[in-house]
Amino acid sequence: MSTIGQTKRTTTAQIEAMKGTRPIVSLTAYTTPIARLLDQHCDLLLVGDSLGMVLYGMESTVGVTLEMMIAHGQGVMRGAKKACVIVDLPFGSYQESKEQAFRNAARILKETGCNGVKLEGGEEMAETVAFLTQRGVPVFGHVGLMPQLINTTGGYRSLGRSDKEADKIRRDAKAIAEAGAFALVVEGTVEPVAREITQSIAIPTIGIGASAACDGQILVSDDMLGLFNDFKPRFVKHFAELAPVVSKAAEAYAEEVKARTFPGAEHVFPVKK
Ligand SMILES: Nc1nc(=O)c2c([nH]1)NC[C@@H]1CN(c3ccc(C(=O)N[C@@H](CCC(=O)O)C(=O)O)cc3)CN21
Ligand SMILES: CC(C)C(=O)C(=O)O
Ligand SMILES: [Mg+2]
Repeated sequence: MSTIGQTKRTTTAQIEAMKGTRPIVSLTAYTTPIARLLDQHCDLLLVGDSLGMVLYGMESTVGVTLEMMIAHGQGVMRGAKKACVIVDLPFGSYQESKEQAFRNAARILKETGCNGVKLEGGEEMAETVAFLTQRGVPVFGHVGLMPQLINTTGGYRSLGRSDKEADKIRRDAKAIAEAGAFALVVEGTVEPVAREITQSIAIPTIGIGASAACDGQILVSDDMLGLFNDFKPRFVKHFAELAPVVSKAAEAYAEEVKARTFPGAEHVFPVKK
């Protein structure tokens, strides 16, 4: 499937069908202008709950609300016209019951117009994934390192080195795939486990810190743009260094305001038209 000259938005079914064709390109997007730029180059845009840390300075993703996700989902949908857009279900909006998950996923679909939702979890969430997919909600799974579990896991640590950890991730991936998810994020997982999962499940794996063996890749856009520098996990590569660009622009602006060289004559409304 070519994305050049594409007029219709990519569907979750098309993302699913890309397994075995070419690597799936995905990034996070939280706002209209960034979504507009990334839309040209991505198969899928994720409105990730990482926005709590990246945009709002929260210490984890646990405090992110459904209202925040819907507002940013609406912004991204206004900017992206071709990419498949998926919105993260935030912590507390789906874990209580499959009914709660459906109610909140339906709100996201109705209020943003996006293609589907993502939720974190393995075997314990399989029933919920089946409930949603059977009722018209495309689900993007997320296994391995699950940031919403920070309060029980104690930190963001890569997984899959011990047989016990590897077995757990393999069982989680299988359960979510068999429950009907259209694709699966595999986060912070060692390469042999990510490769095995990719080869054994029918849906595409989208890796973040899970090696090139996955069917696609995702990164937080602010990370790969060099704009978010509070921490830099090993899996992050800066494809640009925007932080110094922004800083230098602010510095130049401050100098010109203080020197009264900005605004110049060309920025001032003329008295006579
Ligand atoms: N900006 C941003 N980028 C992300 O990738 C991201 C977020 N925010 N917020 C939600 C979660 C949190 N994530 C994180 C955060 C930190 C590490 C980290 O510091 N990892 C260390 C240790 C890994 C290990 O144990 O081997 C690393 O060096 O990568 C990993 C994932 C991924 N997600
Ligand atoms: C890193 C991706 C997979 C995510 O869940 C997020 O940005 O919230
Ligand atoms: Mg997330």
